[in-house]
Amino acid sequence: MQQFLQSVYDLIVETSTNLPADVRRAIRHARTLEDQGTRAALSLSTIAQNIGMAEANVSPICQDTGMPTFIIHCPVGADQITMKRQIREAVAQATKDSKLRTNSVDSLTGENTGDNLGPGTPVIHFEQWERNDIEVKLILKGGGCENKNIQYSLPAEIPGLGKAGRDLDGIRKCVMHSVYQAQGQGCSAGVIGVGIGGDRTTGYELAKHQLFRKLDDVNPNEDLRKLEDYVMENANKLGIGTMGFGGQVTLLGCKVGVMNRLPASFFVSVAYNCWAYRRQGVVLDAVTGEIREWSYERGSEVPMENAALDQAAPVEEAPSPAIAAAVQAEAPARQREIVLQTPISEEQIRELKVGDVVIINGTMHTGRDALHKYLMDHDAPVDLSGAAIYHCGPVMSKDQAGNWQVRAAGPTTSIREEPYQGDIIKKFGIRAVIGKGGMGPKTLAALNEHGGVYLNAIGGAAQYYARCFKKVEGVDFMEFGIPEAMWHLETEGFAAIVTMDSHGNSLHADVEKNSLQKLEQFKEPVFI
Ligand SMILES: O=C(O)C[C@H](O)C(=O)O
Ligand code: SF4
Repeated sequence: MQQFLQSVYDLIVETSTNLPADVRRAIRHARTLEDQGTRAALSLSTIAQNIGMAEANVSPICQDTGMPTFIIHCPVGADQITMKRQIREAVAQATKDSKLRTNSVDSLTGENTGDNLGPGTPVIHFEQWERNDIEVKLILKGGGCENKNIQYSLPAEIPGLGKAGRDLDGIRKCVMHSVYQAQGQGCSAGVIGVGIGGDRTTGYELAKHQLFRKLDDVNPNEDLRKLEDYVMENANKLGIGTMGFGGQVTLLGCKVGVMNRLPASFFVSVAYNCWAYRRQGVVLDAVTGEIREWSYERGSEVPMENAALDQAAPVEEAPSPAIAAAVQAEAPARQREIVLQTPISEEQIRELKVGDVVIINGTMHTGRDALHKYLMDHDAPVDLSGAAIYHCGPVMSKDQAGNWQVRAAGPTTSIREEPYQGDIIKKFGIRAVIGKGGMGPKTLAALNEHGGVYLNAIGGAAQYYARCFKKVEGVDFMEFGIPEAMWHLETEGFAAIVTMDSHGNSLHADVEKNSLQKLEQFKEPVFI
């Protein structure tokens, strides 16, 4: 088993940096379904470009490299203790090499262990089998989409869909609702794994295990096959679309499994995975530990370029005109591209409307959960008047000269900062909040009152955005850990779309309202 550690390391790198072929095909297909020029088409083209960049740079597709979860099948007698130790070593090494973000945080103190090792991380499951080789499968599922997992207990009253009983039709309602409630916050278009039955724990586990299925497989259980097909067809009519911008494609896959339950319980558990659907596996020689084959067709076989579609968005060169063209086609009357240099004035902000594209140059500051909580009752270490604050927990490392470099830096889900954001905007005079998934009424009111704007960046596009950060000007609060620290970044050409403006408009509120209306058309029984 000399090669075991190296093989697991290679698996981690592949999973984090190279999206498998079945997922790439689903995203390619999604691109053909969206009308060119819409925000959804533009987002998918950015996503496609990001996938290509991650592969070429051998760098994380998304900065949130998730909870490393390993499922190992091995022959009777295989040394599980050594395998476990080597998996942990491989995780620590991959973290050191910036292939994984430092993602293991003490739940009580908030301290980051810095190497992805700690109580409960990584997750390692062993299972024996009768074959004489070893299979190691890995999924890297990020926190934003994990937060959109949901568990239903039937019977229930489902918002928009009414009564859901303990039958296939009740299950159908839960699954449709699960897609609706995620909106764009789990970086749609997503893939859902559904677990029917079990207890609360095994139900979720079953749901997550469904995410190891191939996107193009066919469920051998006829009822479940029908349910999967139904959900794929109809959830895509909810109009949530990529990143919750509206559009034809909300779901890339739906996989349902079933297990027995207790007479008193009936759980339907849903594991929501973002488009950055990172799972891969290797079959190893049980004697040497060498990789014999990959469990999923590798991404390199399916390039992400699409000549016809890329033409409409020549992002390689200059993302901004492409975005501008895209928005123009959707809302010709309002299309504008505005370049802003930080610090930004109130006048400049008041000019902006939902749908505008903003290109930010100048200094940008990252800040997420720990910083927002801190700023509520402390001063900021730098002047934030007119500032742009970026909800982002980047992957950072030092180059040979000892300077910090941004390795991956997409947005995080902004709604977590809803309790703080409005107060912080007003207290410090912030003008632009950048993140993904949108924010709520309190923030919208503060944007209106103070003169601020919310900009939605494309979730998961961590390589795409990393290249906009030309230099690290400084960092505060390293004690919060790398993702939570406040990074001051010299920025050039950071493009994002205004989805909440200073006049009370919110694209997120509109899409949520419209999709609830659309959900209501699925109230009538289908499986009886
Ligand atoms: O933690 C992050 O960087 C992002 C997170 O996965 C999210 O989707 O909000
Ligand atoms: S930021 Fe989006 S793409 Fe990345 S892990 Fe979170 S949900 Fe997934």
